[in-house]
Amino acid sequence: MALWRRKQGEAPAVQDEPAKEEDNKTVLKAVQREAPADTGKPLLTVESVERTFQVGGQPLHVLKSINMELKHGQLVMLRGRSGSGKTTLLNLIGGLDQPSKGHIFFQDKPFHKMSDDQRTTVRRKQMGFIFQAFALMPLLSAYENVELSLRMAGIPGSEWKERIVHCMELVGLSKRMHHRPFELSGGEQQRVAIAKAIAHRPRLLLADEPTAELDSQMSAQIMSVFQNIIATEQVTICMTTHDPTILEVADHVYEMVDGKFI
Ligand SMILES: Nc1ncnc2c1ncn2[C@@H]1O[C@H](COP(=O)(O)OP(=O)(O)OP(=O)(O)O)[C@@H](O)[C@H]1O
Repeated sequence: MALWRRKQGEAPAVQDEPAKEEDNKTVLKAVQREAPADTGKPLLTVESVERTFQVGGQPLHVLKSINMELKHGQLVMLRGRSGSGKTTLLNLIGGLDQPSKGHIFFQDKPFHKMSDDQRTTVRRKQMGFIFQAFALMPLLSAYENVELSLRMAGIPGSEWKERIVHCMELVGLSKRMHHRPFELSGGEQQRVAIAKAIAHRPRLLLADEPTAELDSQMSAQIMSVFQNIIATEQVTICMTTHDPTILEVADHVYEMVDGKFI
């Protein structure tokens, strides 16, 4: 199942849905930062998960008996060929979809049993998403893009400036924060997307092929930013990749073939 140890995320709209006021307070209380990073328990556990789609009246078994753990502060990669099921699994982990069978626990709470609204609330407060195609608002500056994310997460306006400046520093873009996306390189745009995804201090960052559009130098920069974020922000990162050159920075790699880990 696990291949390597050290050494050896359709849904851009998710972040931008306006927050429903006052909903799901109970769920939020249950999940919000109640599990400190040193409990020893995994942040997320996937148990015997299956996902089947109906295609032309026939079942298509895309995920088959998946078991995995995301521990606090880890950089975990899902690797596999196109069509192996990586994005489907990432969508389940991020609560964008639900398993056909099996269980997913996030901070010890049964994510698979929550309603759509409850999962949306957990996602908005506790998770950040990064996609291959950056998902930035083109008419807003880098600063304003990150600000939008804080607004959507319901963070008080008085905290925005300090947090945005800090996040832009973390991704190495302090000097470019007032540029708009078209004035930035692909790697810089992806770093803005990372700042946007972590601004509300999520516990879990999910990234679907975050380096797919980038050359090897820019990909290495993104991985270095990920390592920096893990070290400073108490976040766990789970990402999909095709790229064998970046696997060595992972704490754990799951290799997926035809909907299963090998
Ligand atoms: N909603 C859906 N309905 C039917 N089939 C689906 C659906 N979503 C995914 N699939 C199928 O599930 C399989 C796995 O898709 P998935 O996108 O998870 O693979 P992947 O490993 O992420 O591929 P890639 O690297 O190309 O993104 C594919 O055969 C795909 O066509």
